[in-house]
Amino acid sequence: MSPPTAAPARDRLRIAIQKSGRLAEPARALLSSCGMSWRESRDRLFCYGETLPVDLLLVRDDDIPGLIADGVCDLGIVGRNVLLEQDGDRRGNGRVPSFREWRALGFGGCRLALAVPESCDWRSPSQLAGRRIATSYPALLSQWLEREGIAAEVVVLLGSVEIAPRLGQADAVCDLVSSGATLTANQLKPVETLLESEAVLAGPVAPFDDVRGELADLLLRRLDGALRIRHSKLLLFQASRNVLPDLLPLLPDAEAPTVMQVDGQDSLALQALCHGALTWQRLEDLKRAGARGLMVLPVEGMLA
Ligand SMILES: Nc1ncnc2c1ncn2[C@@H]1O[C@H](COP(=O)(O)OP(=O)(O)OP(=O)(O)O)[C@@H](O)[C@H]1O
Ligand SMILES: O=P(O)(O)OC[C@H]1O[C@H](OP(=O)(O)OP(=O)(O)O)[C@H](O)[C@@H]1O
Ligand SMILES: [Mg+2]
Repeated sequence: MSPPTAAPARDRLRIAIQKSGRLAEPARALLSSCGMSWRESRDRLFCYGETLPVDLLLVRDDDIPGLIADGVCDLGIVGRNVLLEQDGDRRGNGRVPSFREWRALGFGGCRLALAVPESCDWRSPSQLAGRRIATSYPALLSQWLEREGIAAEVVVLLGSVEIAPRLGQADAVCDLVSSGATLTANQLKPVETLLESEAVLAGPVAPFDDVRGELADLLLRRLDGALRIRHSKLLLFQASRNVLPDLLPLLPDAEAPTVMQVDGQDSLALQALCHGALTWQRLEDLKRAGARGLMVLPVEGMLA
């Protein structure tokens, strides 16, 4: 066999995202909002970046940490639950950490929870000693059991974990929960939260030492801007100077408003970037406190 060839120099950034599933669309939408567009390959597995030298690889979410560890992809968007499970698994096998969370992305929220049958009189984790717990997250569960000082048997299942107690395969389960509907449908109740999860941008532990570093910095700057304004709105209104002390407390989530004088001494035009929800109720409260001509505008982009 010929000696292994040196990895070719990379002048494009490659990001792995989920091909289909819960994180696929929001991940793509977030990257699009950072000014990227792509040309898709015929097999829909690779997307060539057109506006920036940033390509996408469309894969199963479970493969994303490994692709980063092997240097096949530079970055990835994956649930924190998957990233930390694989990190725990690798550490357990004596391997050095090769990927980490770079940014929390604010979607794909869920939690990894321990659940027991509804009939169980739950008082403390010590009740799990000597019991069997079914999970698809053996590394995270084992870490938690170790922290709690509990010796329990971990039964690994790749799916349909919640059915295990009814089949007599386990006494408890440890799985992802978001609405809680799956637990309820299986007569289970959540009793402990092991991890709060959401989609994250994952990358290598060490920074890039070539042109990919500049591309990654550019991406992070745009991501931070996009995440900051995700729920933000620009609020415009007019008010008399004397009602300002009543109005400003109604805008606790606003950055320092811009205040402009419109006529004479009294009438002001205000502009405030609000990061919380601008509900009808809030607008009505502002109007009652003296705001006039209230207008809410979407924010398309922001660069600090
Ligand atoms: N209710 C939920 N159940 C499971 N995962 C959720 C939920 N809500 C959010 N997530 C997040 O979405 C991620 C992807 O979930 P999905 O069900 O699409 O994965 P999958 O079936 O393993 O997909 P793939 O085919 O890529 O392997 C999860 O790892 C988790 O971070
Ligand atoms: O709290 P809930 O809103 O009910 O969501 C939790 C369920 O969703 C996920 O399963 P999924 O639907 O992805 O099926 P799978 O595990 O069989 O892939 C997860 O494994 C739980 O079973
Ligand atoms: Mg998967």
